Amino acid sequence: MPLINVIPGEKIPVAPMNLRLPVWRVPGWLLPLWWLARGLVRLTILAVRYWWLTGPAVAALWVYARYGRLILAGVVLAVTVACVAWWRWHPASWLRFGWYPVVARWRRLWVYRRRWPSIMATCGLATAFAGDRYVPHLVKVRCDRYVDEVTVRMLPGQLPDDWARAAQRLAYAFRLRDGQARTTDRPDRVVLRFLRRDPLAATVAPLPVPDVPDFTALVLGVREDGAPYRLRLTGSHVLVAGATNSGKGSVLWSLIAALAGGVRSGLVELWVFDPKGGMELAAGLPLFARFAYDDPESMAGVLEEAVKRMRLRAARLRGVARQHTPTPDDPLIVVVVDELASLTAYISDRKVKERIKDALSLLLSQGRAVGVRVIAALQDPRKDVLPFRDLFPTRIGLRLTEPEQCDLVLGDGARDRGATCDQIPESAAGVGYVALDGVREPVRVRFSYLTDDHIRDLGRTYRRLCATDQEPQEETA
Ligand SMILES: Nc1ncnc2c1ncn2[C@@H]1O[C@H](COP(=O)(O)OP(=O)(O)OP(=O)(O)O)[C@@H](O)[C@H]1O
Repeated sequence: MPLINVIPGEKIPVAPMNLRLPVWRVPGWLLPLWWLARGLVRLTILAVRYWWLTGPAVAALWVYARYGRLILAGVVLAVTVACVAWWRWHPASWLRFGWYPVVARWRRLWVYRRRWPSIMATCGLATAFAGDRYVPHLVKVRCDRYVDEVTVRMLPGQLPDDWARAAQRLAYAFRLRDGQARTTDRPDRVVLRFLRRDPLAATVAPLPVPDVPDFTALVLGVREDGAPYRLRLTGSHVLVAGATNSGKGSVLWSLIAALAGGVRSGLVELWVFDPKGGMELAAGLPLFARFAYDDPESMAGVLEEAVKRMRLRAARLRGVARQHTPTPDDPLIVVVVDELASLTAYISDRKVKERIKDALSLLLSQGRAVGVRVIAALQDPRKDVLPFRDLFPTRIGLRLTEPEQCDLVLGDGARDRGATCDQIPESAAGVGYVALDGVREPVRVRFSYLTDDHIRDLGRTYRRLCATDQEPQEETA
């Protein structure tokens, strides 16, 4: 029954020439003829499949035969000049419709097609059935400046997760840097994204500060595809985890800078906790409504004050609105904590520790609807110092020291889906993966980097100006 038990993949013949005992007696002279005919058919199929190579080659041969080599050189020159003119006139359309499609076809043939069956087999993505071997079908390749996107039709029995687990191995097999697998809207397909060049290699300069922050899309850096990375703060708390010098400070400062316009107009109040003695964040003092550092007891007090504000607001909004809308009279309260573990784990006074934990849990579990957001940075993402992870809908993993930490921070299976935070090099400070609740694949991002001068400048330009303003309070012992 030939239409049943058909595997929709590419069938690999067991041997290139599969000679079976002839049923009829075939005269010997007919065999070469048969091979010749079969070879011709295969050549024709190849010529049609690779028309973009054979077409110009045949046209060039025809011009050469008909008009000679001078005319051929003239035609080649004219085509080259036309391409250069297109590129100079409109580079974006030239790259999109002219250059990248050619690169994609070439890479499909030379990089992927050539070694496809062997790499699929060695990476464990081929299968065997009824004595035949099958490899997944390579559907198409798309290229841009940095990335190759390879669309593949999976074999029956495969899941996108199988491809996500193999993506890194595939990338190295094709001699590329980094690989990720993404689902598509078709359940039989998966898209592999291989990095040719790192678009995030260069430091991202401070971004323009909007006068009115868009809380649904705060621009904090650049994504791998070159687009700006926009963080949705509406309805979300943000957790940032990273080893020492991984650039946690640059994430916090990028966020503070994106909110600075709102600080000046009174739309945003920053309540900042710097338990490491105020070294990291003190430079932005003029922007902060509260600044607490060093002494755990005073930090517990400020956190409890935030809880009180949250409760009063919740009581006021009950029955009036389901979501808080920030105004200068009723601003968005953004609680920024550098080194969360210093508040939740490393405090020796158990009573104060419990007070801090209780206040943080309340802010995290009840603050979202009433306009209180928590942005917390963390160096050591072990479970015992991270009891609140699931209360942070947005999680950012910068460079981490161990593979297991990727899943601890970003959620189970994040590393398999491509968030290889442990492989971010030390030279790439400020590069990380962002996991969003409800979004399957993590996004790789480089956050903007603000120097001390930029931060001082930010403080001078966007210091709090609203009528109810008081000088920032320093909470000390
Ligand atoms: N986004 C960035 N782009 C380029 N370089 C960066 C970026 N962020 C940080 N760096 C570099 O890395 C260094 C350490 O950054 P940062 O202090 O923000 O790290 P951290 O994770 O907060 O460190 P710690 O855990 O010690 O507080 C900076 O001095 C800077 O040179």
